[in-house]
Amino acid sequence: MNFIQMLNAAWRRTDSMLCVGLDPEPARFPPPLTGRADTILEFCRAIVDATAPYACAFKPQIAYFSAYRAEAQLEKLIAYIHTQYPGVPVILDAKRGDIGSTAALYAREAFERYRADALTVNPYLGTDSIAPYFAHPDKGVIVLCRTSNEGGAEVQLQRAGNAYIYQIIAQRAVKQWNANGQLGLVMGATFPKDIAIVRRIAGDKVPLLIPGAGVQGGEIRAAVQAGCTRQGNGLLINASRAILYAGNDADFALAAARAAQRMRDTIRSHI
Ligand SMILES: O=c1ccn([C@@H]2O[C@H](COP(=O)(O)O)[C@@H](O)[C@H]2O)c(=O)[nH]1
Repeated sequence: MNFIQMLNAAWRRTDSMLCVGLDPEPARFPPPLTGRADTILEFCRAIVDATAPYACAFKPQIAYFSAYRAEAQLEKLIAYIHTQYPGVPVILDAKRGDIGSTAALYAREAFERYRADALTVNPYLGTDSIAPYFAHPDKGVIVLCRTSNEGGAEVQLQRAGNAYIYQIIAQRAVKQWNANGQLGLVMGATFPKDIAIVRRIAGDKVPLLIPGAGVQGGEIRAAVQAGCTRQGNGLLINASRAILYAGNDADFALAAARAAQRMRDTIRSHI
């Protein structure tokens, strides 16, 4: 089963378009977890177990592991999700982008070392820099298109002919890079009008990963109405801090579960 088939099955099975972001920050962990070995893994496993009933996917951000020399814990975490929650896609958020020879190793790192089902990539270096990820036919390649941060506009809203750069990325990704049906696009929840434009460019088969709901202020209602497909799915609406740190004491996992359930229900209510 390839990434897109896995994601479609997960949407159907869970009736959820919530993607739980795994951005562990040890300084924010509740007291029962502080100072223990493998504390990042323990925290993330507790969050995964608590939120799995409400999530269609998980998205670990690699910097939150590598900055703490916790790459081995990231490997174990992804293996844990695959074992305990088979069929739930894991998207490694690493936003890789480099020349082809180096990109080939980034692809091996994501798909062979970490066993991620999909990877976020940066298209700034063009087609030959993106090709090595698409060479893994079962894996998803989720291309940055219109990011959730304000500063993204400095590049993504430059005009080139009749279109903005982010629209050209979407067009090229759909027409040229997606020969094998592996593509997803990152579209910030903070810019719902642009989500609607990209949904029209991409059609209903390309999933949109939507970060920026929750702490960054993106509105779930607007994102769902702009990006939902005619089949009533097509989105991975990500929330990280709003779920991970919904509580800050021994009940943190329960608080995370409640936050995830609320978000899943809010997403559902706007389809
Ligand atoms: O445009 C983008 C692309 C990726 N991200 C990542 O998503 C999460 C958002 O975290 P929150 O706590 O829900 O704000 C984080 O891992 C970012 O690196 C993004 O925010 N925007």
